[in-house]
Amino acid sequence: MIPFSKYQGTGNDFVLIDNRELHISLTTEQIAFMCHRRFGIGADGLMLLEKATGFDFRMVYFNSDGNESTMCGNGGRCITAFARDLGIITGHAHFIAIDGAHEATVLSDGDIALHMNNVQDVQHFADHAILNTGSPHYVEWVEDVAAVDVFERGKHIRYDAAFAPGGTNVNFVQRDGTMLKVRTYERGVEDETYSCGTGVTAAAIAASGNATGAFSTDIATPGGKLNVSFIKDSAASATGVVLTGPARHVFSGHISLG
Ligand SMILES: N[C@H](CCC[C@H](N)C(=O)O)C(=O)O
Repeated sequence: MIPFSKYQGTGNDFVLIDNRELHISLTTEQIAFMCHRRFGIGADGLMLLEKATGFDFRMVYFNSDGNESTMCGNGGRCITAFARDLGIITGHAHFIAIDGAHEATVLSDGDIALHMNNVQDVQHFADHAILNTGSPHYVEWVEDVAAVDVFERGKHIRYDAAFAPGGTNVNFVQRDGTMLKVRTYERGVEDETYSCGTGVTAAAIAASGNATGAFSTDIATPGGKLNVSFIKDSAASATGVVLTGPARHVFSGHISLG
């Protein structure tokens, strides 16, 4: 039996395993089973929290298809909450993930502010933008995000030859005053998720267009509200990128993989 905890950040949900002493390695099939919403625990992804010299912990992220993937923003907040609940940290985490080192702060209201890596090479086009915020994102501007067939249109772009072989996550973004409304088709989940942390980060940076300076953008997702703040040094680059939002423990338990 393997102990796990379930966390969610604006409805993007994850299985978390404290692997510091367990030292388990899971197969693609085992991870996909644990994430399965009928036969398993049910989640968009799974994370292993591991020891890492010079850091509070290492974050190893897998999508629900069972494959290891790139940075997960909602997951970064959730693993920070997990580390707090395990007593590894109190108010601040310094951890290592696939895209490098991250800092995270537990705020007084329980939300978590996650420092994302700097973003370069933002590509702006008439109806979309392409950028990498720790994971690859396609950001499309739409008039009414509620009317978008996110599954069909997202799948079509995600598998477009232009993004082969790795594919991309796909975000549909509606400007609503100073806010953004975002819905996301996630690579490796192969469906719409309730929110995507690296996705809303991409949407906020893309929405700043060619402007430079300091930005703080509120984003509404089907799973709740997030904030992304950053400094644009040029049309194509951002630093000081911080994704702030909730990270909630849902339940803990044990699962048999036998
Ligand atoms: N599905 C993404 C990784 C997780 C991203 C998302 N859950 C987030 O919060 O950033 C990918 O394979 O690129």
